[in-house]
Amino acid sequence: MGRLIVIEGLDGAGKRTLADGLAAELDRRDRSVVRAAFPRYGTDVHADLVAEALRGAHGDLADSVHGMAVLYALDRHGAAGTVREDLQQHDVVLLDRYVASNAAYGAARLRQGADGDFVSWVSELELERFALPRPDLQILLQVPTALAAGRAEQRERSDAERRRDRFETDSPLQQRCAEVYTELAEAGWWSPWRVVDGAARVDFAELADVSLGELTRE
Ligand SMILES: Nc1ncnc2c1ncn2[C@@H]1O[C@H](COP(=O)(O)OP(=O)(O)OP(=O)(O)O)[C@@H](O)[C@H]1O
Ligand SMILES: Cc1cn([C@H]2C[C@H](O)[C@@H](COP(=O)(O)O)O2)c(=O)[nH]c1=O
Repeated sequence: MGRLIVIEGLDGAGKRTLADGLAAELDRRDRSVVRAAFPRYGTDVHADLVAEALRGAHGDLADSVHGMAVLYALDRHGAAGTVREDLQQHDVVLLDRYVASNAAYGAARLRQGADGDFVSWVSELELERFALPRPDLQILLQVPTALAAGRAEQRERSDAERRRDRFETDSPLQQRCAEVYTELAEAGWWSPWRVVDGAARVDFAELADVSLGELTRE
């Protein structure tokens, strides 16, 4: 049985870049890694609806915190079978965003904390009702909000396809979201967490050890 490793963090934090580095280190150790990112744009209709709503389509859909969260959750519900199969066949399944993104962004939008009603609702929907595979480790890539925003802007400048959406341009939302993520990690919500300082050099050897369960948390 493979290990399910999730990378979480703000928009522009550098999650995909971190996933590249971790996957390269695992590959160097001859571990088979399969990767996915949520939302699954271009693959799942719920993910595409989310992307369209965040850019102003579908009337007031994006205003509904629970409505958007259900779409994100249905995308994962549709992927759960594949994740389970991949866990049978690979050493590591590495995900860029998963259920905690729903918990953190939704709670932040509603100005709640990790102990609030919204996170409980996400737990009931995605952990209990959908019974999504539980991560072995959730990695929180923690960066100052301004740095994440700067990285997202830099990427927007270099990639016209990656225009920032409604959440990405909302700095107060990102700040509240960072706080909820920290609370989720401190509470060990749903799995063990590892907090990685994204403003510093990342020790990929150590992160691979932790991901493989060969080193326990500090
Ligand atoms: N450690 C780093 N140092 C400097 N720049 C970085 C670092 N990590 C990522 N970047 C740059 O920041 C930008 C955003 O990185 P990346 O796409 O990995 O973020 P992300 O968290 O996956 O973003 P999103 O969730 O919005 O898709 C990219 O231009 C990337 O090259
Ligand atoms: C998976 C997921 C994502 N979100 C939020 C986080 C981002 O602001 C956007 C889109 O994600 P991307 O990484 O920028 O493509 O959606 C969310 O609120 N809930 C989720 O489950």
